[in-house]
Amino acid sequence: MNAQASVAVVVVAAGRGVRAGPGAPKQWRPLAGRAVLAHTLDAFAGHPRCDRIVLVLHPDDMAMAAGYTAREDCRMDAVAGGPDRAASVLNGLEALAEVAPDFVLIHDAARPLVSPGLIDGVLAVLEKGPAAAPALAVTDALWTGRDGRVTGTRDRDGLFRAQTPQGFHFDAILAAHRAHPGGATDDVAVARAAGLDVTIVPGDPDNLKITGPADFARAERLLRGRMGDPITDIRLGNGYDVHAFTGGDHVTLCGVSVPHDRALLGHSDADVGLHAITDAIYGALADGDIGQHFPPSDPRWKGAESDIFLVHARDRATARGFAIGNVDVTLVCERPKVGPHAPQMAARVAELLGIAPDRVSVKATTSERLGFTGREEGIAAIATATLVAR
Ligand SMILES: Nc1ccn([C@@H]2O[C@H](COP(=O)(O)OP(=O)(O)OP(=O)(O)O)[C@@H](O)[C@H]2O)c(=O)n1
Ligand SMILES: C[C@](O)(CO)[C@H](O)COP(=O)(O)O
Repeated sequence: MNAQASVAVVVVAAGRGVRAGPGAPKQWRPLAGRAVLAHTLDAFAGHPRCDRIVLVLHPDDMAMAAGYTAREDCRMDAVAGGPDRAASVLNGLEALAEVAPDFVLIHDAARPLVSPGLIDGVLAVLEKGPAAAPALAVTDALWTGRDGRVTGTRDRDGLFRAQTPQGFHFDAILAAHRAHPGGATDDVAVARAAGLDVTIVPGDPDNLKITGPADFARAERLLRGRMGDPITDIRLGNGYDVHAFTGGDHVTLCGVSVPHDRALLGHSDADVGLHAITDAIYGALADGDIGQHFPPSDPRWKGAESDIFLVHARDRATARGFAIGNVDVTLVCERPKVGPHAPQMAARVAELLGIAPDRVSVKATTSERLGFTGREEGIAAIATATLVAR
């Protein structure tokens, strides 16, 4: 083949993105202000070697095709996909059968960070051989596990994490897909089943496949960095809570038991400080509030330690790709005196959140004997939390 070989691209975007969680399928969700799919298509349409693109969409999404295919920099056609990735790829290849380009690159719509250099690397190998695909050598230790426990180890030597675009001589991969029984995870598996020799090209760690909910924040950070946009995704939330006094001999504030001549009344342990911090984190995530996640009507939370609410909010932030930047809580009461216990409270909150103690501030104020806190009818707490995309 010479340098003028024609190149077509099949972008598969017909999946439903179940692992990405509720909402629109991942290729349609926003990333740095545009759909994931728009970034992916731009990467190929803007590459000087790509002559045409076939976009494979779910049959239910075909009405959206026009918004993406009508462009001047590259010819693009849309076709409907099949029930699994391999079936979608085959539909894309069949749409190119008449054109029969020399090379075809097959790429996941869910990998919007594919770089021109990676495309170049795959194409360079296709000048010499029938198939090339990017991959990263496994560098972490590998374990097997069950029920949260390690059950064994595996040798990582010779193992790779496969990426796309996977590139092929078009006639060879079309024949291979037509002959394959179906169900292959990727096109390298199809090519190898047909006896094609596949060369490994160095992959790109940034060329992640958006798969779970946390991948959006990571992809957005990488994309914005690449666009020279210094804005980090920082979320700010606030939380406010009040609990009334009742008879008793201690109160629990920010996870610390403080002797007092009253107790706080509540369905759980009535830790007004942890409740406010928990709500601040939910607020930063735009993820409802403590009452939605732990309804007071649910007997499971009767007398519960509020630690579990805070840990739940922390885990929701982590799952969405955010680290907790800092929290600041102010307890409003005349008594008990909070100051002597504040360092211990901050240490406990930091421990529960898994962050450094200097990222947690616990303060207190009186309300100058005004209002319900001034009359010692209860304690109020107000909290702020920041979340930073990782
Ligand atoms: N029937 C299918 C299934 C997947 N894909 C595409 O194949 C790529 C990689 O697949 P994956 O990450 O598994 O996507 P989904 O199938 O959408 O995800 P999930 O398995 O979480 O539902 C995605 O761009 C996806 O749109 C496709 O075109 N047709
Ligand atoms: C093709 C692929 O992107 C290679 O890593 C991947 O196999 C497709 O997605 P899945 O997560 O295996 O369904």
